[in-house]
Amino acid sequence: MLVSPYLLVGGLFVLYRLYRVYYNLYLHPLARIPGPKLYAASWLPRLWRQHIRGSHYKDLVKLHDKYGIIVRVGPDEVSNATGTAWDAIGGGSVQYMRDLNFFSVSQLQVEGKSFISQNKRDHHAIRKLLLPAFTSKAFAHHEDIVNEWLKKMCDKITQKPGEVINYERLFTWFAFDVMGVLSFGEDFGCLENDRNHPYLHAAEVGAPFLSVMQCLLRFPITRPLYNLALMLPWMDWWNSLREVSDETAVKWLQKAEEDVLEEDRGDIMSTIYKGMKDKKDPITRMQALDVASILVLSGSEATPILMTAMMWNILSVPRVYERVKHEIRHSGIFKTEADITAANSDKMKYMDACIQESLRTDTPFATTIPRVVPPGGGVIDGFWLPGGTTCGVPHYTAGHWEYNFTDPDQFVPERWLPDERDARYANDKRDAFRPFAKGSLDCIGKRFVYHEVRMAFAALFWNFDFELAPESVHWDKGHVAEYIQIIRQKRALFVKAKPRDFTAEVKA
Ligand code: HEM
Repeated sequence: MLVSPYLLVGGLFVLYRLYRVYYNLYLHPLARIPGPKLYAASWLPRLWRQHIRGSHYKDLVKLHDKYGIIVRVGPDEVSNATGTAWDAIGGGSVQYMRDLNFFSVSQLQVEGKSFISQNKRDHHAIRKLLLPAFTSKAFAHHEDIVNEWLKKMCDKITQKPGEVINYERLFTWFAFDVMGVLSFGEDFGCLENDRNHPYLHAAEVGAPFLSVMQCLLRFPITRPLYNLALMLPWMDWWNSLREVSDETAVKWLQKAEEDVLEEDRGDIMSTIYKGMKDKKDPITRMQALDVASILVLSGSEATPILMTAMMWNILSVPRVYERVKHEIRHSGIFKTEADITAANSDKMKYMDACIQESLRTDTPFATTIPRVVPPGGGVIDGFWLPGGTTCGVPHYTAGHWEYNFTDPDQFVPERWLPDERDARYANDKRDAFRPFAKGSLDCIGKRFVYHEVRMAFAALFWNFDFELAPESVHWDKGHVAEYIQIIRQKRALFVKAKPRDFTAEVKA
């Protein structure tokens, strides 16, 4: 009897898959790493939990609780959750570069000088070029811009005394407009016009599909579908993201080439342009556009997520709200509103603790931003991992695992303040939580984020008294709040503000 060739091929494929499952479970070099058998056998269960159910970030806390400091979460992937893991991944002598399976969907180029280059020298070249734009000194130069947009945000609130306003939109528009001016010297006009810029709209509609695209890229068999998927109508949004940032950057470059820009504008594109004009080792136009694309996306996503969560956290805990108001209004750091400068804002220790604790409770990147063990292998927390293993510390897990933090679900800014923390928080493993990563691939914008958020909250709490609107009292609960594939979804936060009563304070 002749066997149908289809049946034969199908049978061989099934046999091969069964062998792969057996190999993954018992013969793979990661077979010794503890973890659920289902995750070790195949990528599918974990991709299902992460990209379809949106619950992998929470599963990881339970998995680390059960298996310890390292967990095998895929045939070739481990999850880490300690400060020492950060040291190995980000601070060791060997560089763990980014996992391209994760970043290929970003439309950034991989070859040559790029933030996602696998070549350490190429990555370093682009980082070195941009560093001067992100020092504290550079921020001092930029604080007028932040102040101008803060004023616009405060004016918006003043125009609607006692009315319920969606602060998530306000913060998104503020951060995005500021990023536009800092990067390109161009106001995107969201706060001014009370509406989304097309880029923001594209990012918000397109981003949820990113996760699906990452699944397609994960397997050789589904990889060809990626380019087909990019052609689907709903991917237009995602594709247009890159077009909008490219357009803005090209416009800037055109002006620079026609010599119609003012000298020393101090925007980040000026720094990039210097790199393009470097005589010895210039960056290409494509590389410059890549950087511009990263900047716009970074400015529009994580910072407003942090600011919204921080507002909710502060307003939800009366003790914290009073402390924040006291530090801003009565501690002597600011005597008048004009004192709200970057340098003075740096002195707010309690505010910094609120930022750090909000990053911990509501970290914008909830899952791992994965790295790859370099060729030759590496050791993390005493476990040898073969080269090519995907690894990393998931931000949410690092901050919510009880092994690292006592009362992980409670908002306790004092745990970050050595002089004020209760003894129960003394043994928190604070170095396990690195919301901006660690080492030479860490967030280049982190100083900028701290400065911007400190100044924004100082200005807001200097000028207004706030109250959560009833519909946002349980803002932290519900499907949208708890469904996270990679980065938290932005969600509306409704708050009422009334202007601060200076006269009553003087009388009191
Ligand atoms: C709350 C806000 C933010 C958070 C939580 C955040 C977090 C991070 C993290 C975790 C990484 C490291 C990724 C990795 O491990 O591979 C990163 C990288 C990066 N971030 Fe941020 N970020 C924020 C805001 C910003 C802003 C405002 C900018 C730009 C102004 C920015 C620009 C970048 C860039 C360019 C990189 C790549 C750095 C490199 O590869 O050398 N980020 N960010």
